[in-house]
Amino acid sequence: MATEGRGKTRKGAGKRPKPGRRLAKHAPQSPDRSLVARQAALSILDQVLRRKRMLAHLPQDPGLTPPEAARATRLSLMVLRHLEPLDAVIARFVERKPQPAVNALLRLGTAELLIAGEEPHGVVNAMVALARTGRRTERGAGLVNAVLRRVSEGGDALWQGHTPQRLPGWIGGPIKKRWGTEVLRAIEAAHERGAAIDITGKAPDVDIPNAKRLPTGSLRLNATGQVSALPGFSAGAWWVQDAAAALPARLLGDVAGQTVLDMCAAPGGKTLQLAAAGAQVTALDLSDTRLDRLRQNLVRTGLSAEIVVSDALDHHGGPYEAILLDAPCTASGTLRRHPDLPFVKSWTEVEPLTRLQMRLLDHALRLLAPGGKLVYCTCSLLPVEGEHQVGAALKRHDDLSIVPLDPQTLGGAPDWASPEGGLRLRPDLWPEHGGLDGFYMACLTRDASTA
Ligand SMILES: C[S@@+](CC[C@H](N)C(=O)[O-])C[C@H]1O[C@@H](n2cnc3c(N)ncnc32)[C@H](O)[C@@H]1O
Repeated sequence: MATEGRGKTRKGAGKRPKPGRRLAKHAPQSPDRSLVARQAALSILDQVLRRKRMLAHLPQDPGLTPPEAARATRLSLMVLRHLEPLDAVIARFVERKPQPAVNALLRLGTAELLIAGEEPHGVVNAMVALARTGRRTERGAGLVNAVLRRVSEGGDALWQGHTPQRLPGWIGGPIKKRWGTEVLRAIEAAHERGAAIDITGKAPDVDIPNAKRLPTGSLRLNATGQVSALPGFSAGAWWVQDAAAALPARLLGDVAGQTVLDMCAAPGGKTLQLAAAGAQVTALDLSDTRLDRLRQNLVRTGLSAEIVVSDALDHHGGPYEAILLDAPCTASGTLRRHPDLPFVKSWTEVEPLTRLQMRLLDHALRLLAPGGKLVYCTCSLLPVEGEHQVGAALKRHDDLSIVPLDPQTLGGAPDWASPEGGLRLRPDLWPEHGGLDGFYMACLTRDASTA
């Protein structure tokens, strides 16, 4: 294992390039727009890895154009999604682990060379130019030049057969315990592949050119680009929602005319589904800021819902004919889209979250009309946030039962069925369609005779 230090190339890696071949010779003068997105990507990586901040919570950099901001995000996510395999390549060419700021340049450059397949000359020049502009990296410019040249010479062979980024133990451990090592590795490989953009239509027959219709009804876009520029967005005909996240609302069945509480509603994809299905929705959430996204989407889609800003545990409305509890969770099912999450969150969050999930589930049952349906779901891969919560709730409440679900009636696959009657979705399942986020969902009902 490489040790911390200023960094030194392995024998040969730092050979002085022949005069005239020095790739960084014509390094552009700062400020240079071609370096701006890369500099911003390095800053995002620093915020995530050192300051433990989620990318989604970082403020927009006002100095970036929208395409530059999009590129910075794309580059930083590419590095985070492959951090360990990138470090393994770099370790072949250095004697000691370089200091963090230099290492960040090497990670970004290696990712651009081996994963994005960028033109080597441009990548090496850019990284060396960036190294020269930084106080902490200035002295590492030669190392950056030498290592990245070696990486570009090594090409695809350096990347073939690499081991995908491993999950941290607090996520990987429970997965291995429940489904075994093979499934754990398959999930890690699915995380590496990333995720397409899925769309839910206000009407079931909504269409977008070049989008694929999934058997569950969602549309899947494999192209990248500005989603809001696609036909139907401004008219409010659809919204972005992972195919897995689009299922819980459907488990409530026909909700037209029913009073439905969306108990942890923001930013509101499921509220929009319920409202589009004709329910009288109360959309409640603790976060007014997150509810703003829902307010905007309601205006855009012309749908309506009553919005309540409150702690769900303090809400005493109802009784409701149906309740959707999309409980706060580790979000460990969304790593395909959020590879920054394992570097920011930790096992310390699991216990408080599972306690809150249990309290929210019990409170939801108090607000549910007898005979009503309650869907409990979390975008988590941890059984303690899914199967275990539902199993424990069934033990705590005599009048509660599970409505067994057949995934095939939803367009899903038989292996989504969980033994207790819920649905367990994992990123490694449904490979023929490109996978889906990790999610757990179950439909519960209270005995109609209990008043
Ligand atoms: C998984 S997200 C919900 C996603 C949402 N259902 C959707 O489809 O867009 C969980 C939400 O729970 C909210 N939350 C957390 N604790 C809460 C509480 N005690 N009461 C109400 N909402 C809470 C968070 O603000 C967050 O918006």
